[in-house]
Parts: sequence; C-alpha cells; structure tokens
Amino acid sequence: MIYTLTLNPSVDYMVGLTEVNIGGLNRTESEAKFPGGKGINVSRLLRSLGVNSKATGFLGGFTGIYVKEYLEEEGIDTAFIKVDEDTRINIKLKAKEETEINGQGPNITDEHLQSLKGQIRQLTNEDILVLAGSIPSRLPETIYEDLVKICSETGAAFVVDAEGSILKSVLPYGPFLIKPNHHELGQFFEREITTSDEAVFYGKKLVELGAKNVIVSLAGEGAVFINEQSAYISTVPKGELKSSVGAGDSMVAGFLSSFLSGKEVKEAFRYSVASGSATAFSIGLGSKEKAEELLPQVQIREA
Ligand SMILES: Nc1ncnc2c1ncn2[C@@H]1O[C@H](COP(=O)(O)OP(=O)(O)OP(=O)(O)O)[C@@H](O)[C@H]1O
Ligand SMILES: O=P(O)(O)OC[C@@]1(O)O[C@H](CO)[C@@H](O)[C@@H]1O
Repeated sequence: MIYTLTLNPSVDYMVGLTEVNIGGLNRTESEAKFPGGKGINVSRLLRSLGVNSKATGFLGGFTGIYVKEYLEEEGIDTAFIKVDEDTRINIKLKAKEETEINGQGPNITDEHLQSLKGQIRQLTNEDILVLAGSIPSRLPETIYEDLVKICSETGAAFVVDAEGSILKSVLPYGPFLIKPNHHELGQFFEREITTSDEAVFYGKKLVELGAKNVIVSLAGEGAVFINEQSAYISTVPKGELKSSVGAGDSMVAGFLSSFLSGKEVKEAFRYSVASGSATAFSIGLGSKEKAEELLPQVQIREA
C-alpha cells in the first residue's frame, strides 16, 4: 500500500487575475479551491491514475473537514490525526506570473506527533511512504529523519519530496525516490543549475549519497532521471501553462503508478513527465486522460 504523509496540508485557494494591483482592491477573474499539500496531491493524482493510497498527516478545523471530505468523496482512504486549530489556506495567485502565499498551519502537540509515529510504525516492507512538503514550524526539524528511520527499521520503502537540509538528512537511509526541482538541487550544492546536463551531473551525486532513483524537474525546460544504472534526459510537452501548483507532486505520482505496474524506470520517468505537464496545463491537478494524451510528446534520450 502507498501511504502519503502531509504534515501541513492546506486548502489551496487559486485565483486568476490579469494584473495584480498591490495596495489596491483586486477582484478575481477566476477562482477555485482544492485540497492541497504535497502528499495530498500525490494521493489525488494516484487516485486519478487508478492507484489506491492512504493519506495521513494533521488536519483541523473547518478547513480540515473540507480536505478530509473532499478526499473521501474522491475515493481516497484517509487516516489524518485531528488537531485543534484550522488547517491553513494557501493562496495561489496566477497573473502574468505565479505568486504563492502559504500559511503557517495549526499547532501540533507532542501527543499528535506520537500518534503519527505510531501509525508509521505499523507500515511493513510491502508499503511505501511518500513524505512530501514542508515541516510546520512547531514540529522538530528532524521529523523526516525520525520517520524514515522508523521506515528503515520496519522495511517500508519511502519517497521524499522536500528541500535542503531535510533532503540531506534522509539520503543516508536510501530513499526509493527523491524529486528536487533544479532550484532545490542548486541550493543543495550551493550553485546555480540551469541545464539538463548540470542537473544530471549533480543528480548523480545524490545517487552517490544514497538515493535509489532521482528525478530533477526543470519546469518547462525538461526533466532528468538518474539511478545507479542509467541517466536520462526528457523533453516536456508543449502547452499552455495554467498553474504549476502540484506539477512536481504529479511527477511523483506518475512515476510510482507506472513503476508499480511493472514498467521499466525509463517508461516510468516518461509517465512521470507527462503527469507533471498534465497538471501544469490544468487548473488543479491533471488527469490520467490528459497525461496519456501528452505521453507521445515526451521524448527521452540517454544522458
Ligand atoms: N511550462 C511548462 N511546460 C510544460 N510542462 C511543465 C511546465 N512547467 C512545469 N511542467 C511540468 O511539470 C513538471 C514539474 O515542474 P517543476 O519543475 O515546476 O516542479 P516543481 O517546482 O516541483 O513543481 P511544484 O512545486 O510547483 O509542484 C515538469 O517536469 C514538467 O513535466
Ligand atoms: O508549504 P509547503 O508544504 O512547502 O507546500 C505546500 C504547497 O504549496 O505545495 C503544494 C504544491 O506542490 C500545494 O498544494 C500546497 O499549497
């Protein structure tokens, strides 16, 4: 079973405007809301790709009820731990450029944290845990490391989509998959990464540091895949960017769904890129139909 963990879920409030008038009154031209948070996006796209998963993390208040009910209506199993304060609302503004304002999220007590650890201890070597997204400020910065340590004891595989020091802390435990974007990869190695070749070079270093499979996304410029045996560079399909929110999470879902259905990593990578672009070309997440429509446009070559 795939489990997704979102420590700080959200309601994503997506607003479309031609122009933003800072300091003035703005009225939206389009708006939509969705359950958000990186692990939750992975669960939602997996569902759309026909793969079951169970979503966990912390939810609270009226926004928490909205997220839980939305997921359950989509047929996603949930095991969230209830907290007292409201789940955050994240604002995603799409004008000429994309601007995001992410909330801080609710308070999480030690008791909540112990409940979560108890859940993770139940996973077995037949399970995969996807840990994705930022760590709420009230939780210890070592939380990802603490949880993947539990996974390495129980034999559960794990996937991590997180930045900087979090990523560094989990690499020695051998994540099955990590998916930094090129900015995050650059921050990790303290340099600017702009080309696929540079992404392959530094992605290989993440494999040396312990990751089993690495996908580096470069937004509209492509993506790369590296593991011990192979390195690939991919093009991305052409289309109108509607909102990139969740595009990276969709790559994780696309890779897992294809790989777990028995496909080779090269094909799973291709499906991952098509899934990412399906979301980039949608308001909200993409769909299986959209991903499969884009698949023929994804060209992969050896690096
Ligand atoms: N302009 C674009 N055109 C085509 N595909 C895109 C575009 N932007 C993003 N994508 C698709 O989405 C994938 C992920 O993009 P990106 O590198 O922005 O990830 P990310 O920064 O992790 O995303 P996010 O954090 O917003 O979920 C890309 O590999 C590509 O497949
Ligand atoms: O604040 P975090 O946890 O880093 O990111 C949260 C978030 O921006 O990531 C998702 C897109 O990847 C959104 O659904 C959500 O609002």
